[in-house]
Amino acid sequence: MDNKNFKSGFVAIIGRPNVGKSTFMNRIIKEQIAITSPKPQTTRNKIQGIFTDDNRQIIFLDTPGIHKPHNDLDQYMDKAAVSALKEVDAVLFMTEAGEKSGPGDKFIIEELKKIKAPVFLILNKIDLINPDEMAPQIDEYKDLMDFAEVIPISASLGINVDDLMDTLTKHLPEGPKYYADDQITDHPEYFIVGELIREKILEDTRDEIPHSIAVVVESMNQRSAAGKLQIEAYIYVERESQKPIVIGRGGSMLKNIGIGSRIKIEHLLGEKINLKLWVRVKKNWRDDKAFLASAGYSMKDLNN
Ligand SMILES: Nc1nc2c(ncn2[C@@H]2O[C@H](COP(=O)(O)OP(=O)(O)OP(=O)(O)O)[C@@H](O)[C@H]2O)c(=O)[nH]1
Repeated sequence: MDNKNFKSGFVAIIGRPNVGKSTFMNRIIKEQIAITSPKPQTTRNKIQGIFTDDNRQIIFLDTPGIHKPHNDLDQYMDKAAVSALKEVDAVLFMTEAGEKSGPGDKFIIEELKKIKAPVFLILNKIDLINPDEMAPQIDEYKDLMDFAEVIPISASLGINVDDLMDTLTKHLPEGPKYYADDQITDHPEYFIVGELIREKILEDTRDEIPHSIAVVVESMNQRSAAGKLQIEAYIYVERESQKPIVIGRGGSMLKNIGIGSRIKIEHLLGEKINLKLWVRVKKNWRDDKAFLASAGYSMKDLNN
């Protein structure tokens, strides 16, 4: 039965790479639906996280951090972020507390000025700074545009996150429940499974490897005789020389990636799995539109 004063709406989370957008989303949704890492540009697609309680349903669009594009994948990521701004009810523009605005922020603010929805300035990671350091930063941002609200938070510690949710709710219209109570994302499970494998690779590798990796889940619908779910995935690298790095000496790196991602996936799915991983070379895949589309980074998806 619909609550008469039920509120609902779509909210985009936008900001430079690494400010903590995915960490915030996972805290709200209380499940890991977006991967996080200390390395910038971890998020590549727009991800919907759905928060529902008795009084409201808020659908969050987590966006890739906007940055200067160097290749087709970068262009896809920027376009995904900007397209998320269309038709939203509010925008959370996330920055790192204590950090000055950079050229990346100015680019985002120019896009934000074009939309009608209220824009919140969110200063994340307040656990890392002295509160006095925030005032000059807030003044600097306020000179760039008008914000409906300015809210300091710590996404990883949960500080002020409930207040942010309550203030956000006040700005949302009364509306329907778009999704079932227990639906937390619109992404298919195989996508999140691929992302969890990629997250484990980001944890274990360095230098150019993290950005050179794409993970494609080939199948996850077979079961072993004992009933265990079989998951098979390809890890794509860009160059022949990267393959031995991901496999490691005697297969040790790939083994660790397998063990670590299996634990994450079992946690997500709530069941035991068998995970098979293969490493493949796909030369310069970040500039290969056909490959990008097959790996889930299709520009066409963003145009509707
Ligand atoms: N100390 C502190 N660290 C945080 C906080 N929120 C996020 N982080 C850390 O900041 C890093 C980046 O977080 P992400 O959530 O991946 O950032 P993102 O904005 O989604 O990054 P992209 O995917 O690159 O756009 C991770 O190491 C997080 O653990 C916070 O409130 N406090």
